[in-house]
Amino acid sequence: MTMDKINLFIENLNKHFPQRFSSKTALLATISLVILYRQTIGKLIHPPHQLRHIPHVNYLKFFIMSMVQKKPVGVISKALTMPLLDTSAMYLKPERLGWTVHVATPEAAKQFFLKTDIYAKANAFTTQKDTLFYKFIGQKNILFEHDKNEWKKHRKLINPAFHKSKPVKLFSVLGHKVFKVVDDSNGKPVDVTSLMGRYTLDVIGQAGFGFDFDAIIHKDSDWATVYNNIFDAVLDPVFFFLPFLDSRFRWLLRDRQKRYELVDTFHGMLTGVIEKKRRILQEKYNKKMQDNNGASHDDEDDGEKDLLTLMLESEFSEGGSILTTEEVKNNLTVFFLAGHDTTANALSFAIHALARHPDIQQKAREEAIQVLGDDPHDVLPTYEDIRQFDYINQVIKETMRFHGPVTTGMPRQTTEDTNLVGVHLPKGTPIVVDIYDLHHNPHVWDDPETYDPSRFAPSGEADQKTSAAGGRDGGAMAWSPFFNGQRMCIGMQFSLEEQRVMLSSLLRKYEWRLPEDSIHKNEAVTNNVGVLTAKNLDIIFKRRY
Ligand code: HEM
Repeated sequence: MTMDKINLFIENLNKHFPQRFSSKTALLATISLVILYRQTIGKLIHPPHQLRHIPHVNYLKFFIMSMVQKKPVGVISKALTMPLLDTSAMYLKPERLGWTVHVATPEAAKQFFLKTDIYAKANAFTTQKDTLFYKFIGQKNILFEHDKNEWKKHRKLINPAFHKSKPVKLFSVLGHKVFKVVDDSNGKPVDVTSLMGRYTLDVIGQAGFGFDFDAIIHKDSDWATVYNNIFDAVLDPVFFFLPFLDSRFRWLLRDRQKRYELVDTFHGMLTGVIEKKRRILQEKYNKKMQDNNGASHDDEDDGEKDLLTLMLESEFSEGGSILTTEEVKNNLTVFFLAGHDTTANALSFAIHALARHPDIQQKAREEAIQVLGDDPHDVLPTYEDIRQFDYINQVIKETMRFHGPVTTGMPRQTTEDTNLVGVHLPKGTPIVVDIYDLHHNPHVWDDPETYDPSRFAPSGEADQKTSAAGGRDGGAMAWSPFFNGQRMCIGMQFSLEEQRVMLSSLLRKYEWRLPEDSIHKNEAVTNNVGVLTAKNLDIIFKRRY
């Protein structure tokens, strides 16, 4: 506000309230208003001074497009953020922690991924202790842990479990339940977002801790309903962005209170399973030690054991309890949050892309048939089978470039003043890698809005970009749907194998297309908060045998 405007404002005040206010009072009132504006709305819509050298999105346009019009991520990106990347490797956008740096080039992403001491996980969620999110996930777990030594403890125990886990048989067996649902549709549209969500929920229940949610066939099964009610409430954007509603106003919100009770029910079930498994494994371990000094091994294939069993066995071989039951429970909950919806949407987007590109669908089908055979009955793809896929892997990778389910990951905060590819960032700056923009940045990818799996063919665009000879610095980071570096997704192989099994099985058994009136006909219509999702993605399947 300029001095002229302030003077004019004071004159007007004097005209309207000549006896009540002196000029001095009016001036004080005005200054107070300016300060109030700066502290509230101004703070909200303008980035802080120390970050103003970084281009930023227009707050009001962003607010209207994302919150009022609920435009898909891709539309917001094209309109507001891509233009900023013409001149910069990063930009500012408002997030839960306030104005946040969004990194969108491989060079800058590389620094972010590798310098974890400088770009450290923010202590963002665990400070709001009374939120549903916090209650569900708990403080001590591998995903949210910001203390490096604590995180290492979790990762050390969980890493070997994911390394051994290869439940390809389980993926296939549950895939046959998906076939049943598709067959029962008799050519009517099937909501694949829902179906893939139920598939990956059953997978993570069984592969995580040997629990059957029975969600594929019975979408309203008791435990699927409990879980889905919690999941929807935990990620509800209103409570996500306004966490004080949970902590201060829950007493007014009966439905919210019920969701808190459901979390107790779910946690009770998980704790019961963990304690029972610990007991059984302890007895087995003791017996083994007694029988033959631990020389025997059990007959069960490690790859098909659930993650909980593998984690607890690891503890025994390390000589005792490493994580408390509470910590193990928190990590199992994280596997749900991080592994269920993400893989479900990766699969749904692949099915959508193949429906929009019948030629690519056919080429992928030919590979599935070549590896799995074309006999007119269902088969169970094996680990050896899925290792042979080449084109199907390209489809999966391109889908995850085009529609990576995780669009930014969790926020980090700089732990010291630093310089990121020539841009000064003061200590405490909130920062994320914007995976969506990195994957759609025309300065990184050729014609990024074209869906083309052959980018990932040997010596294709992706290989060239990452090659030591011609590639740019950080080229390997250009494709980062699972992030990179130390805190890269621990479930990446698990998810890729799950996707290979499901896609190849579907390709071998069905041809599919979008209904004529599909809202997703020209492009997938997605949300703009949380895991990237295309709601109500109906697909019409036709059996091949
Ligand atoms: C398409 C599927 C998936 C995608 C796109 C994905 C993506 C990611 C990303 C981007 C991160 C890094 C988050 C951050 O640090 O900000 C991450 C971390 C993680 N993911 Fe995944 N994920 C997927 C599947 C899975 C699955 C299936 C599981 C487990 C069953 C899983 C478990 C985890 C865990 C535990 C972490 C934390 C790792 C750590 O901080 O050490 N994810 N994931």
